[in-house]
Amino acid sequence: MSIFLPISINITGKHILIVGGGKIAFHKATILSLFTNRIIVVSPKFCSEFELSSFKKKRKEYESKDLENVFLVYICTEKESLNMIIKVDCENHNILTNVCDNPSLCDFISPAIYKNDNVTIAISSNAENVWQSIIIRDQIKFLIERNILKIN
Ligand SMILES: C[C@@]1(CC(=O)O)C2=NC(=C\c3[nH]c(c(CCC(=O)O)c3CC(=O)O)Cc3[nH]c(c(CC(=O)O)c3CCC(=O)O)/C=C3\N/C(=C\2)[C@@H](CCC(=O)O)[C@]3(C)CC(=O)O)/[C@H]1CCC(=O)O
Ligand SMILES: NC(=O)c1ccc[n+]([C@@H]2O[C@H](COP(=O)([O-])OP(=O)(O)OC[C@H]3O[C@@H](n4cnc5c(N)ncnc54)[C@H](O)[C@@H]3O)[C@@H](O)[C@H]2O)c1
Repeated sequence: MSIFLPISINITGKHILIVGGGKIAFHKATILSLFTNRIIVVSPKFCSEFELSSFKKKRKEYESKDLENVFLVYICTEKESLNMIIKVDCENHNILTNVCDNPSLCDFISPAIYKNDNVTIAISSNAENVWQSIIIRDQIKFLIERNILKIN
């Protein structure tokens, strides 16, 4: 089992690349947009949510030159072998990656997040049980929104 350390990483001024334009990529972009607008999405096809969004889209297949000047990469294509190729490319460029179809290949994973101004609550199951993370986050959100759990 991999072990994931919860840290808050400084992304000021840094670019984040998402490879893939499907529903999972859109979800990752939406969460990221709570924190930064320096998001670039590369994919030959985009789902309707992306088409309607203002995310910066590059309509093409992934190439390793897309990694230039990128700090983090979310690898979100539906092709397992391509995801692996991109992962190795990133490793060669010393770039940390999230590989959406394979937790054991992830350098970092995305927790379930509740964000309110400068307060961020992030729940992780160490990549073992996504639903557990979502259910805990939703209970915390419920308590905060009803002012039962006070965060301010
Ligand atoms: C919390 C959240 C954060 C986020 O993504 O931002 C997140 N997944 C979310 C949603 C979600 N994920 C899945 C479903 C569909 C379930 C279904 O349909 O049954 C839904 C529900 C939905 O989409 O609504 C399935 C799934 N997830 C992973 C795999 C691959 C695998 O396990 O092999 C598969 C199976 C794919 C397949 O087999 O097809 C992997 C990961 N998902 C993680 C995080 C990381 C672990 C976090 C932890 O430590 O707990 C990790 C390891 C890597 C990562 O992605 O970073 C986000 C909450 C959204 C919110 O905010 O509400
Ligand atoms: N991490 C998670 O939370 C989670 C949750 C559910 C599913 N998944 C996994 O995520 C993967 C993607 O799911 P999806 O529903 O978004 O799939 P999808 O098929 O809707 O999207 C895949 C995207 O990858 C793009 N793509 C294909 N080849 C490409 C290339 N050469 N360069 C760039 N982009 C390319 C496609 O055009 C498409 O936009 C699945 O493999 C699934 O197992 C992860």
